[in-house]
Amino acid sequence: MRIVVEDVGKTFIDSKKNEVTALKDINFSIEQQEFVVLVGPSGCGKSTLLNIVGGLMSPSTGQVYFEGGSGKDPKLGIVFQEIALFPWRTVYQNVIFGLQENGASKKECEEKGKYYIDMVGLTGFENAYPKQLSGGMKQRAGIARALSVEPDLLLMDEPFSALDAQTRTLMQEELLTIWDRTRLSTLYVTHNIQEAVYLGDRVIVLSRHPGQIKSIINIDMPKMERGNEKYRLQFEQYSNEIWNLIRHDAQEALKEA
Ligand SMILES: Nc1ncnc2c1ncn2[C@@H]1O[C@H](COP(=O)(O)OP(=O)(O)OP(=O)(O)O)[C@@H](O)[C@H]1O
Repeated sequence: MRIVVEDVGKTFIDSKKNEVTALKDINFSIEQQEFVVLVGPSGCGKSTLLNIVGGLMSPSTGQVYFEGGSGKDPKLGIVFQEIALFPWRTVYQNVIFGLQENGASKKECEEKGKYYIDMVGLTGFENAYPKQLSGGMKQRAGIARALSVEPDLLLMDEPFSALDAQTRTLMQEELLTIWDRTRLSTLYVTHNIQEAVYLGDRVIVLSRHPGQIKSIINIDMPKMERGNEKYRLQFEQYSNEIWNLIRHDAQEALKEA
């Protein structure tokens, strides 16, 4: 299934009744099994765009559509920065939530619940409650919940930004391994350039005021080998290229903060 974002724009009315053009003329596609990263400075419209692609918000102009599917509504898996687990449900009950909502049988819930809990490394914690888990473990449970519905598109909005640096690095590595096993089409939002270069097949760089596509960069390094010394120089070159595209806007964002 291919996801097409066509001429999307979004205008908000702010508290002073002024029009804010958050997004303008956004055109791109996400191919089957492709991992696309949206990167840009604070306020460039990354989350707004992800919400529009996920159908959580409607665009002011343009459209998002899915090509080549079964004709049924596409299934989406979403992971947010804020770990949105139900505190009164165990890890297992959280992970199977989407499946239950979709009317899956008890047997299917058990099989898929077990499979995806294992995939994110939470086997043994099925009966734990969110408050008993570390930040990284909560986010793993959130990822398993999104994966368990076997989505046509996985949407991730800064999923690791609340984690400490070491946990974040480990989670990035694990996400690559998970992606390699599932090959899900993914749209991933971050403002961390290294994360974008490490994970993305393509990185879409957004500018701000209004949020527009500044550049789309193909990351031409083998996906599972990007941490290798062999690719260090190329990794840095991509990171510098993206930073040079963002730097001016990031400075402007800082002045407004
Ligand atoms: N509900 C809203 N009402 C008014 N303005 C909004 C609303 N939501 C977002 N905006 C504005 O739209 C622009 C884009 O916001 P958005 O949160 O999508 O950016 P972002 O790139 O995800 O930012 P960050 O990296 O800081 O999370 C900003 O200028 C923001 O102030």
